[in-house]
Amino acid sequence: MDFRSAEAERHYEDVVAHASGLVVGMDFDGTLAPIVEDPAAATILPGTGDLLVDLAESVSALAVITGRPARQVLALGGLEEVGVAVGQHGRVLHVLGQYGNERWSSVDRRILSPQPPRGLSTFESRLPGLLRRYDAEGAYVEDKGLAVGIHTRRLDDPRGAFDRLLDPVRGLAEELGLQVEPGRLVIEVRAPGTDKGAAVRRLVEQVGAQAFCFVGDDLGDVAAFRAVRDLREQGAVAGLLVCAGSPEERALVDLADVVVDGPDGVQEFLRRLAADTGVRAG
Ligand SMILES: O=P(O)(O)OC[C@H]1O[C@H](O[C@H]2O[C@H](CO)[C@@H](O)[C@H](O)[C@H]2O)[C@H](O)[C@@H](O)[C@@H]1O
Repeated sequence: MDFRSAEAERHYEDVVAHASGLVVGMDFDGTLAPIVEDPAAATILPGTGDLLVDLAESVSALAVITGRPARQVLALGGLEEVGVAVGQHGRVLHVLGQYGNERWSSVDRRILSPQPPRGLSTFESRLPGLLRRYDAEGAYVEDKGLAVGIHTRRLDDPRGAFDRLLDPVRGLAEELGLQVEPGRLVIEVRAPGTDKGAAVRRLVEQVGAQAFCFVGDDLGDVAAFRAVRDLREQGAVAGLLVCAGSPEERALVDLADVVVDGPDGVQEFLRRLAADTGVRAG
């Protein structure tokens, strides 16, 4: 666990000092779940669910804030069960799916989701032709209901295919009023108007958070990092930014207070946070 500066250590102490008003927000893929080739085969790292339940005892709330559909992340993370156990501590687990477009909580236990954006079905019908033109026919297309993910991880040259596709996919998406969200060898096309930063801000307001710790690994988490950093600079919350580092993605490293080694390092961080906030609560 690498604290990037003495100031970062002070931010950690500050969120621990505000444990009773602390919300811990976490990304899923690459943070709670190791990256695998097949998106449908991702699962939360064994042991992480129990750590979340332990941590819930001494903080205000937990949130999984993800690009995944809420229903899918509930299943892949075993999060319904985690939510029940978190509820037994009198705390709440929030799941904000599709970059904040979908909401679930362990209190009301139903998913609130908008209609798919206009333009998405036209995008999907024109996508096979675009993939053929840019020599990426074998890309895996993930239909997320409100969005589409174009995955290049399983192609022969994943990074090359990603780079070839990014501009033309963005061009078509923008023509149809949609937004592009680049990720780890995936280009997502979704509704504009929200991102993980907006999701963090809404949650801070909704639960009256005094502190917010966000743990993420990827480009889609930059907006959440910026939201927490800005709220901290305004004095609205104590804040801590934790990067689940990987050789594949470095976008968050320079923004982070703490860098850990992927989902294993996230477990180590959550264990330490549970211990330090538990001491304070006890
Ligand atoms: O916001 P996140 O929880 O990080 O979700 C972002 C996207 O993650 C998924 O794709 C990534 O993980 C896959 C499984 O490990 C991997 O195969 C892929 O290369 C990664 O980009 C997911 O499939 C997307 O729907 C999420 O939006």
